[in-house]
Amino acid sequence: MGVVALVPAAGRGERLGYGMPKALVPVDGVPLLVRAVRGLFDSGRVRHVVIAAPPSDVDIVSTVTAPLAPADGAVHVVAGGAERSDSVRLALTYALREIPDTSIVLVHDAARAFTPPAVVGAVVDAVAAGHAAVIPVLPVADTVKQVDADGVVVATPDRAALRVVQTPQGFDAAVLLRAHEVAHHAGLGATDDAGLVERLGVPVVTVPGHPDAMKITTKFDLAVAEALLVGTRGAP
Ligand SMILES: Nc1ccn([C@@H]2O[C@H](COP(=O)(O)OP(=O)(O)OP(=O)(O)O)[C@@H](O)[C@H]2O)c(=O)n1
Ligand SMILES: C[C@](O)(CO)[C@H](O)COP(=O)(O)O
Repeated sequence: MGVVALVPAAGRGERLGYGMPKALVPVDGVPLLVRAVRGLFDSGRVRHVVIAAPPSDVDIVSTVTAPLAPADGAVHVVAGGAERSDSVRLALTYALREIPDTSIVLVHDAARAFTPPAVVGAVVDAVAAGHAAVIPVLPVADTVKQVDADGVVVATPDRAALRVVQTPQGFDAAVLLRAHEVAHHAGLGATDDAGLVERLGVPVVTVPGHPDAMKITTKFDLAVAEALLVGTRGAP
């Protein structure tokens, strides 16, 4: 059972506004991407990681992440694409071509840098148990409204049936490839890989996520991540 993690990390981080690709933004001196890749390897379930890097940063990303791999694995770096789905497709194509026995594929945002390794393990276990698509989720804490184009409320969904979606998302490799191929040929982009698999009619199952797997999108999120780190090691 070959588990390969794809890490889309080629985003510009415009909402964060740090002046560099978000994956390279340091938290306590360690880039988000390094933290995300370390978490994947720390799960003990991943041997190979394929990073889709900002095209101009492939060399620096390779240098910084190569030492993170275990002795029996490796970090591979490819140039990412214009949209997240392009980056995932490029990394997936590379993995299936270059890494033997790739049967289970995880897709994990570099921006979810603090995901506990136990969440990675739970996703891998569920795919290995026979589920073709697995996503970590959290319950919704707030009331959610559906609104029309004018912002007028049209419905109040039952939040007991709603979940917030995280990564890593885990897939049977052949199913994920088919989902991306179909979407690409149809000209469909999507930021959520499980959404592409849903379009194939393949069931997507859930496992518990974790609050620490939050996606760092804004300055507020970065401040929360920094506070989390201080909480982990104790305030000075
Ligand atoms: N063309 C892209 C766009 C996004 N991503 C990656 O997809 C993940 C989720 O994207 P998001 O958090 O929205 O990151 P950005 O696209 O960088 O954010 P922004 O929209 O603020 O620029 C990130 O790890 C990001 O690097 C990617 O690999 N390739
Ligand atoms: C995959 C994802 O992280 C699940 O929550 C999310 O869909 C990424 O979306 P974004 O628009 O690229 O932030």
